[in-house]
Amino acid sequence: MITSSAPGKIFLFGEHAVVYGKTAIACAIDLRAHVTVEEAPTIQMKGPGGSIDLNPRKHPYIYYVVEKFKGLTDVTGVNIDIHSDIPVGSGLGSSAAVTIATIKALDAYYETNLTLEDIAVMGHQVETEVQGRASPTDTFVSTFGGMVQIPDRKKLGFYDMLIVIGNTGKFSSTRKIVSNVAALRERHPATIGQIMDTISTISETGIDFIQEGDFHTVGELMNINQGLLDSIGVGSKELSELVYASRKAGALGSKITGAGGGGCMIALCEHKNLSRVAHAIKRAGGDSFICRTSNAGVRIESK
Ligand SMILES: Nc1ncnc2c1ncn2[C@@H]1O[C@H](COP(=O)(O)OP(=O)(O)OP(=O)(O)O)[C@@H](O)[C@H]1O
Ligand SMILES: C[C@@](O)(CCO)CC(=O)[O-]
Ligand SMILES: [Mg+2]
Repeated sequence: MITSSAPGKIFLFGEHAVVYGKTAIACAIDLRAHVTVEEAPTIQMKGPGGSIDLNPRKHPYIYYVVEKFKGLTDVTGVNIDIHSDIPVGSGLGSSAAVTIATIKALDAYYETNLTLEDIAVMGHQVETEVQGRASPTDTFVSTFGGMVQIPDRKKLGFYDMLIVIGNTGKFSSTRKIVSNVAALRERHPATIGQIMDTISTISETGIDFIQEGDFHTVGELMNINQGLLDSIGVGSKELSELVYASRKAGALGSKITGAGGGGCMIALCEHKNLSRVAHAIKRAGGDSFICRTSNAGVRIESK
């Protein structure tokens, strides 16, 4: 029996723009997906009512991972059991964490000796196959941990940041929202193109302020990024309510994280304001929890 784990992520800057090759900054967080694999007669997934054979409609990410392994080795029967702390469909990279942790667990199980780079590349291919369009952000950060710059696929190191996550509780499908943005971009190529370029500039400027530890300016840039995310139609009334409540309670900056449409927002906080911001988000109708950025990428937990 082998157990692996991989982290979820937040976007400090640059979601959606990154789908078009623009710069984004993402960080791993201390919420993780855990995957346990063990020998079984067929390739199957553990569920609440027992194990069922792997089904591409029910488990698309795992299905494509297994297809990739079929191209690498003789895939024998295996039972795959997922336990994740990461809320699903809320912008925290649950799909990538599950994908990357499964690749790592199967790599150890089938002894395929994949490098971290191989794992990140395979994870990105899987997300692209399932979602139609995916940037390498979620899979790269889930593999390497810490803070990363995309599309350069550069690990920028680790910066300890305190974040309150506010969850609207509304499920959002990354695939659907990414395709809505693509349609908007087709109708208004010049306008949306300039918005994407400005988001890229925010990310590039933001890197310097993060590295200087100037989190007040980082927060200000997050607020500007939020306005631009709203302008491309990925906001919602619920998300805005949580964003404004967190700012009023003293957050340094707040914005959607991930695809938007529902799902989560993040508020960058100083220690003294953490619980005030978390309470304000709850009063505004969201679920909230405090997390930290994390330097831990994918890893084997036990063998
Ligand atoms: N614990 C889990 N067990 C099985 N599948 C999961 C689990 N968590 C996530 N997934 C898979 O990931 C899908 C959600 O992925 P999606 O990309 O839409 O949202 P996300 O990854 O949570 O957010 P984002 O990509 O915006 O950061 C689920 O429908 C499911 O297929
Ligand atoms: C919306 C998006 O930029 C982030 C989803 O977490 C899509 C992607 O990068 O694949
Ligand atoms: Mg995802």
